[in-house]
Amino acid sequence: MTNLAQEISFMQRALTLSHQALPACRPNPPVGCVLVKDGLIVSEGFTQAPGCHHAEAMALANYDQPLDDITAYVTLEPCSFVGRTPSCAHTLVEKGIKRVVVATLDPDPRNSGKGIDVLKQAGIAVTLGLCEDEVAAFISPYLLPNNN
Ligand SMILES: Nc1c(N[C@@H]2O[C@H](COP(=O)(O)O)[C@@H](O)[C@H]2O)[nH]c(=O)[nH]c1=O
Repeated sequence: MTNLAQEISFMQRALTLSHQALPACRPNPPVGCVLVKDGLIVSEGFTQAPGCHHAEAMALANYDQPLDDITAYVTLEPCSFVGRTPSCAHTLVEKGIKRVVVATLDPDPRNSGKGIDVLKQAGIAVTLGLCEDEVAAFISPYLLPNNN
């Protein structure tokens, strides 16, 4: 069982990873993600250059085991739409992830809660708002519609 202190440490690791996304990820926001199994981080990712992996996609690319016992901690709501890259929310659903913990919503009008809805409608457990203030303090300047 994962306790709150562990959950916070996983999100803080995702936040630390997200710093590595800059500056190559621009104009995309810098996002970090860790995959956790049985209380241990088994894979990590952060946003790559435009057209390349989002944070979740990088973490998934580095982990080839089933996801039915995996919790993903991601600093930004997974994207619900196909942009330059596939939808992370739909990919997490298709791969059968058990649970997704998100720090903050993505105000991009193409997303804006839809990523959370995609996960929930697929029956995936979603927790929103873990470490939100800390993550928002870093990522907010890079989020649409503020960054265009
Ligand atoms: N960087 C990032 C997200 N960024 C979201 O994706 C949008 C860009 O999509 P695309 O054109 O496909 O690269 C960007 O405006 C923002 O809404 N989403 C995520 O799930 N994970 C990530 O690591």
